Amino acid sequence: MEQDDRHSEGLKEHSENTRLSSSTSRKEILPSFDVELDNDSSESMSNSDSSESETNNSEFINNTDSQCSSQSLDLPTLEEFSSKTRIQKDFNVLEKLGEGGFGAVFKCKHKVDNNLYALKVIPHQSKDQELISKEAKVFCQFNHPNIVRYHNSWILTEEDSAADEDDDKSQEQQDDDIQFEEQDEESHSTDGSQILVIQMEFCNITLRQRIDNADLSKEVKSTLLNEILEGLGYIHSEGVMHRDLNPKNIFLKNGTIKIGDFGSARNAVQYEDGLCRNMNGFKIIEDVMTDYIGTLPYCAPELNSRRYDKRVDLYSLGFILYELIYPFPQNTTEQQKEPVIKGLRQKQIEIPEVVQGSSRCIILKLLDHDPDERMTLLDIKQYLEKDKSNQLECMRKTGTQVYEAEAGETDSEIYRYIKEREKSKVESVQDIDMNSSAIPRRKELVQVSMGFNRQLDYSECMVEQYNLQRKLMKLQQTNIMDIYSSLSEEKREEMVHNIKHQMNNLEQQKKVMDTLSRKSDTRIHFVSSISNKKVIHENPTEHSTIPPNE
Ligand SMILES: Nc1ncnc2c1ncn2[C@@H]1O[C@H](COP(=O)(O)OP(=O)(O)OP(=O)(O)O)[C@@H](O)[C@H]1O
Repeated sequence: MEQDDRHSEGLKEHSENTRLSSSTSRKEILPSFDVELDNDSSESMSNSDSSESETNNSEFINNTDSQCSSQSLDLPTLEEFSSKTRIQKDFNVLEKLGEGGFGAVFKCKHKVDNNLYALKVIPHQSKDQELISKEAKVFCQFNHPNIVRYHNSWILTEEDSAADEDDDKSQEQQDDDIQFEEQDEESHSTDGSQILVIQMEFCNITLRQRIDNADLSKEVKSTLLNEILEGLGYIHSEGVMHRDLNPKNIFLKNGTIKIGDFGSARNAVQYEDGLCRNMNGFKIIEDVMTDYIGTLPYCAPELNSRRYDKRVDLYSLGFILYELIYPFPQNTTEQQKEPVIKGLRQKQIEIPEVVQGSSRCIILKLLDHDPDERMTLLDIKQYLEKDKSNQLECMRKTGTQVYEAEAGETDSEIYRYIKEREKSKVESVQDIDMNSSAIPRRKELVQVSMGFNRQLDYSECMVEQYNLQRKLMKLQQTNIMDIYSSLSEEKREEMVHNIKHQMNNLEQQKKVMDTLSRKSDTRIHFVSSISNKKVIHENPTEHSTIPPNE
């Protein structure tokens, strides 16, 4: 219910969306853009000169408040759509989710399987079946967890409706026939209009709503990004470019990313000669390349020229990534956003200082005006992987930062900490509990923190364990009383248990550490022993020796 409300909220926002659509329908849909585009369209649309693109970009930015209007489309209302016999037969139409540049979407419940579906209704004032069903044709070829699931599509023709209506009318209703048919003629006028219905998976929320309404953790952001990369990688691998990738066309269902809205998507494979051809590799799909399409500010600058390819989606991804990682604070006005967006769309990108690290590098590379300079999806994945392993390497080199950061904490707290940091890698205690003792031991924790289940060789483990042990003991020596007294009863219990546990292993550890300490000429200190919840600081001297195991 809450999700539905949020959806409706999103729909309100949606009407403020600024969208550029195909050249053929642009006039009907976006009259406000015609002035801008007509001024320079004939030249700039055929010219890929980057300075020109830049000029146009600035103009687009100035027009980000322009509103999209779908008034010229003959879109059915909730009542009209639910009264279609063909729809009634299978669905309960629950809600009109919204209208876009090309059609309307209804939330429906299937009468047989009881599942929720989104039915997209795309009217067309044309008899060109090919044109009408382009979206469905692209959409139906996909099968991926991060793509909105396509289920079915069909065309409602005037004849279908009329026939359906005839079938359904009872004798008593016949008197009203004239009025009913007149109404139908009004909504589906005489020029051969048809309605394509696409039945697809219903998603609860858009990425736009998710970014705007929730303070997302680093882990969630990273998961969302990975899923977007997966979904987009799949679309491209199918030889399709989306061309209108933006947070309103990316949905979430039960927390999983689903890329949707393939109304602008086209088959396009870039060949070595740089030209885009259809899937068979024969015909240059010029109609595709001349379409001007996309949503500001996500559309790539080269969309303003006649030559572009799937890398336009990477530009959009750059913007999405920026918003995902550095969302505008909730009450930011459009006016406040404008200079930031404008800066990001410049040829010499102006990126806010707050954007740092790997995300800065990726965003800058994706927003590059030269598609050849843009990172590919593979580049991004490899970069992120490398970044991660660099961090791990750094962690290892500096002597297990995990422990240092949480110095003095109990094992289970360290374990929680590691789990928090590396949620995506460590699923459960079992994942790190390599000796199946049901207790996350230091050796195992070290392994997890350093290599995520990579089995370290034994001596490596021992050295790490020794280092940690030394650190811990040093800490115990100086802080144990403070730490102990600051803990809750429950935590003290845990601490006692952990130290006892360590002591139980001490005999075995002693041997290793003795060997190692002889090597490094370092002596190991043992300073505290604990019994009956009491910390007794037995020998606070610097050079105490390890007592035998209790
Ligand atoms: N599979 C879906 N599940 C839930 N809601 C959806 C789904 N597909 C679309 N919607 C919602 O339906 C509304 C209309 O979508 P539609 O795709 O027709 O237009 P749009 O994306 O708003 O605009 P345009 O397609 O012109 O960019 C949007 O609010 C969208 O969030």
